[in-house]
Amino acid sequence: MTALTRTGPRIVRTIADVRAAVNEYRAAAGAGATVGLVPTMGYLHEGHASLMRRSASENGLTVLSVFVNPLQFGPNEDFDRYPRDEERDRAVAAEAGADVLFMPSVGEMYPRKPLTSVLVSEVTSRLCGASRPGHFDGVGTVVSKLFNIVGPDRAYFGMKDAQQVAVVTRMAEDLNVPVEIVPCPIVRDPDGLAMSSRNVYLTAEEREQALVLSRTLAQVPGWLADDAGLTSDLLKQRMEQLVRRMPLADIEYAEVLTYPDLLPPGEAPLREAAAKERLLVALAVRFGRTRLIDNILLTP
Ligand SMILES: Nc1ncnc2c1ncn2[C@@H]1O[C@H](COP(=O)(O)OP(=O)(O)OP(=O)(O)O)[C@@H](O)[C@H]1O
Ligand SMILES: CC(C)(CO)[C@@H](O)C(=O)[O-]
Ligand code: BAL
Repeated sequence: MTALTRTGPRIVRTIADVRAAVNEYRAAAGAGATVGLVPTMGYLHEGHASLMRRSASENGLTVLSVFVNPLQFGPNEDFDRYPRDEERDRAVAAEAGADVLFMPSVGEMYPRKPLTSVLVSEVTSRLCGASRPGHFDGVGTVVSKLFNIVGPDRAYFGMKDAQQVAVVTRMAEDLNVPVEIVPCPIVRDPDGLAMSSRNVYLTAEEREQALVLSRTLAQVPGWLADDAGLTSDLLKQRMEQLVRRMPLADIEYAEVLTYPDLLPPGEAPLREAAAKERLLVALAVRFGRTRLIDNILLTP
């Protein structure tokens, strides 16, 4: 599909057309065919581009989906004002090497109110699952639909949404979906802010103060190294203290959990847990109406 990439991705808006594009590629490529899927909600940035580039380097065909999924937004969340820009998405997708750009309407994805939902338990009980009730039911459902529609060999997800990676990986395993979930590193602006479509909502003052997320997380490995007695509770308190120095910051959570099971690491000093298994240190902070998340994964 390199010829398509040179002129930009093929835009498809229906499930039938994306299936036809994938089938056409598989028929032409034969036994060695590999399809990568990059699910997004659009308003693409370098974080999304890194997922597409990775997919393009590992697969013969890369399908990018752009769909703002109403099922994963709560009633008071930003579904209506979520940034949308099709021209920008086409340009980023072309530059990053996507072959097929699937941009369905809400009616195409949900012609009827779905009576079926894909619910992943336990790993959804904390972090964003706790603060956004129903969010991961919407994610599980739409990602399952995308897997069924595209039939990818690999699917690429950013670790900025670390809980989403844990949820989707477990869902695919539990339901025997024949797809490899590929977690990809967080892409940041030069000053450290994790890239996010929602960063566009921030005022200049909020954006400056939002640097507290990445700056706080960057201190965690040093705190662990310097303080043998640092417990999970103490670490959370330290993070909250730093974030609270920003007058516009409203903390939703400051957490440390095992990864990918997302369980509390216990009361013992964190160094013991960190020596044995991966720990996710995660923050969700609101600046005005904008909710930002960031995390680091500590690996033994
Ligand atoms: N900075 C980033 N680095 C790496 N991957 C990212 C980054 N931002 C988003 N992604 C990944 O891109 C995919 C699509 O995410 P999405 O379209 O929701 O973008 P977003 O920028 O996270 O938007 P939002 O502002 O809604 O959180 C997800 O797998 C997400 O983790
Ligand atoms: C995976 C996803 C595209 C499902 O709507 C969304 O949750 C996102 O953008 O991370
Ligand atoms: N990247 C996560 C999608 C959401 O916030 O709904």
